[in-house]
Amino acid sequence: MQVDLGNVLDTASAHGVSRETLERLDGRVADAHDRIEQGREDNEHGYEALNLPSTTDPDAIREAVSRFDDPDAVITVGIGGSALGAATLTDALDSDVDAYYLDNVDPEAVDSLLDSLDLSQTVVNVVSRSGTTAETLANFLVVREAMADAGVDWADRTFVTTGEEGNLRDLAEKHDLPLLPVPDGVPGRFSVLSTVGLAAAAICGHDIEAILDGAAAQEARLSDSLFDSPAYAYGAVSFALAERGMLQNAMMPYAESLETFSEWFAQLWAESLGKDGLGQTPLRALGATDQHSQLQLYRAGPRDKLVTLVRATERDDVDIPETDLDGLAYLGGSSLGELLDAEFEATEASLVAADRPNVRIELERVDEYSLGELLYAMEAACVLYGELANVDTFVQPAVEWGKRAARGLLGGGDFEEADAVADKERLVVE
Ligand SMILES: O=P(O)(O)OC[C@H]1O[C@](O)(CO)[C@@H](O)[C@@H]1O
Repeated sequence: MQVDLGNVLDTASAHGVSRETLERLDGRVADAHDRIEQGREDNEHGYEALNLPSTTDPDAIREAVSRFDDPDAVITVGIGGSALGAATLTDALDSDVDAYYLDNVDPEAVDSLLDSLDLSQTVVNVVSRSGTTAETLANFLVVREAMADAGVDWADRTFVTTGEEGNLRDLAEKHDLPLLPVPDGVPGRFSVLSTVGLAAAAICGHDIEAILDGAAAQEARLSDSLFDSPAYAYGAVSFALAERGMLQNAMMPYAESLETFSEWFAQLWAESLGKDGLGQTPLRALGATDQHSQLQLYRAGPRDKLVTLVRATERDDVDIPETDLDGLAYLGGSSLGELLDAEFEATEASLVAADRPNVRIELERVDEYSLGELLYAMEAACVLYGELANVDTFVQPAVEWGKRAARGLLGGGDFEEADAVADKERLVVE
């Protein structure tokens, strides 16, 4: 994996940063690295996530899922970091096992999925670090009833990944379900390289050891200089550009297999860095598709965006047949991969031509090792950015207000937030 910062330099883009700026910032990166390493050494909450390449036990994960022999499908019931990491992995990699995610409480979507599956051949993976998340528990109860209605013994087809205590752990212990622990000091958005992200990948037959090896490779690159660590290079440049007004970051992979990765990145970046009025808003984009959509805004809208372009340098390809169609002959004899690469490079150059800074991240190919590299590097980049921005990276207090309001509306307790909902201002136009 490599990170190319060329297009964020002021020699490329008038709104970029100078090498001198990066060299000055490198001193702060060294201090941040020392803080991060101390946090890792002391297994401090959050920093512990950066130890997962060595603390995650792939054998324990395989053991926990070993009873589920050759399922047709696996449904992960979880939300946020309890689903997005696993989804990033299983959506990026081919498998004979279909992986589905119930990470929302849209009744039509839940009903449609459950109706479509043979639940006797489906494994259910219920994931919640807290064990109290309403959406996850509600969906689990619905799935459990659907299995009962289908004559399936749900306890035979279900395993649980959860924290040290809570409703889910109680349920698993009551019904003697396979139980995987969520590592205590790892927030959900940083948990992909733990039981939370890897169990579904293991059920789908993916090489979870290779994922951890790739992550370990990026762990080994963490250093006291952004010029020696792809992860820190990305985190430092994202921070430096945000300080200069680039308060949005469009994550734009040129691979359909990485579309869910952008969603995972959005939670990691937003929930970690959106604190004290600060942060950099992650935008989900996809190349080449969004060249015919959001690129107009990225090139000609407000000068408030960093664009992050990600591609694999190796991929399976598809030839474009020769054609005598007027104006299209130039495509014939080429390939879709060559077209995708040309569009990737053209988009980079078009952004620079409009003085819009952009970073290139290149993986060798979209496989387990490279995914491990990318995921670990983005986590480390996020932790570094949080140190430089001096925010509390590993908490998310702002999400709690809405949870209390929703719970109050459903009669789950007496919460003043629910009263505020009743007092909504109205100006209805029909
Ligand atoms: O794993 P849990 O505890 O169900 O939490 C799910 C998600 O909800 C959040 O806690 C936010 O509400 C995320 O940080 C987390 O990934």
